[in-house]
Amino acid sequence: MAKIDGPPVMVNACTGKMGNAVAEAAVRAGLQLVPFSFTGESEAVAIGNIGVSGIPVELVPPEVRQQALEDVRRDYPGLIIIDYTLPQAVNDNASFYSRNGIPFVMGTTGGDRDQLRADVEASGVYAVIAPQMGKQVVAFQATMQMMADQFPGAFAGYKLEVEESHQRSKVDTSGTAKAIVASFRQLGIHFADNEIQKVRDPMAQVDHMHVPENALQGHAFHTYSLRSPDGSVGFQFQHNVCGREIYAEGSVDAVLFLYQQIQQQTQQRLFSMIDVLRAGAMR
Ligand SMILES: NC(=O)C1=CN([C@@H]2O[C@H](COP(=O)(O)OP(=O)(O)OC[C@H]3O[C@@H](n4cnc5c(N)ncnc54)[C@H](OP(=O)(O)O)[C@@H]3O)[C@@H](O)[C@H]2O)C=CC1
Ligand SMILES: O=C(O)C1=N[C@H](C(=O)O)C[C@H](O)C1
Repeated sequence: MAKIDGPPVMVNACTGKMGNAVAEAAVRAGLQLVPFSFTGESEAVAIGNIGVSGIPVELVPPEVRQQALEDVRRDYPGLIIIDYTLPQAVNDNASFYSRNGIPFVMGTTGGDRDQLRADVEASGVYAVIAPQMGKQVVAFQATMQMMADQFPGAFAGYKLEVEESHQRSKVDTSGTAKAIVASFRQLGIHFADNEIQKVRDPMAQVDHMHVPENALQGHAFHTYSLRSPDGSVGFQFQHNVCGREIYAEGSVDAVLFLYQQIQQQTQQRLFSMIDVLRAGAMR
């Protein structure tokens, strides 16, 4: 694959399902993959390195990440980090990248999102933060946000039910579902994030959500059902994704977008994927 005009990319954590998928997508796109990756407490560290598209990537445990980042920054000037770790790491990792002045794309969900944005904004580092990187799902998310901005309260009194099904290993409630629910609240519906129904049982996923068996290890099936107070009017919105490719490709788009913003030294430094989509920067 020919190299393209883009930054070196460090992916944390290549040991994870999304990290691995996005590192492969970065290599496919012709970006230089930094051969180091932060990881958590995993036993994989004992192995030393893992292969991503034939590239040996050295695993870096948390206790040596500062020194490792300094070495990486020296050897890969202009690098951008992509973070797909876990909700318990998201705030600390973002603060760490910000403190070190390294621009980043944060795909990891959960944690304290207001704190996350406030910390990054205060640091002045360039970043894209989004719970959803898939182009078409981002377009749906943006559409719901525009409807809410244009017609606040239009669904007042309606009842909402939200079901989201993901692979059993997913620890948190979908960040995408929470973002969509925020628009429904603006549309007048009383609904708390903890009312979102998480489906993690494979039997229910196949029987009730109609997830193909070969997607049990990687899927995101979301259904939002609305009903009017007297039950006479119903709406249903659904987005069903099998696999992880659309998020991996979207993450590469986010990196290339951020690279452009850095080169142009834009005043705005913190972006969402809706900003990336609006800029026409998603392939
Ligand atoms: N924005 C988007 O479009 C999408 C977002 N996601 C989000 O991405 C995140 C990851 O999902 P997924 O890949 O399925 O999860 P996985 O459990 O497969 O991977 C998570 C990885 O994070 C590593 N990790 C944990 N703590 C740290 C830390 N402190 N520093 C560095 N690495 C760490 C783990 O390594 P170890 O085992 O060593 O702890 C593990 O390899 C989730 O928040 C998910 O919601 C997923 C898909 C799309
Ligand atoms: O963990 C996942 O898999 C996904 N997480 C994101 C979320 O929490 O919304 C995006 C997508 O649903 C896949």
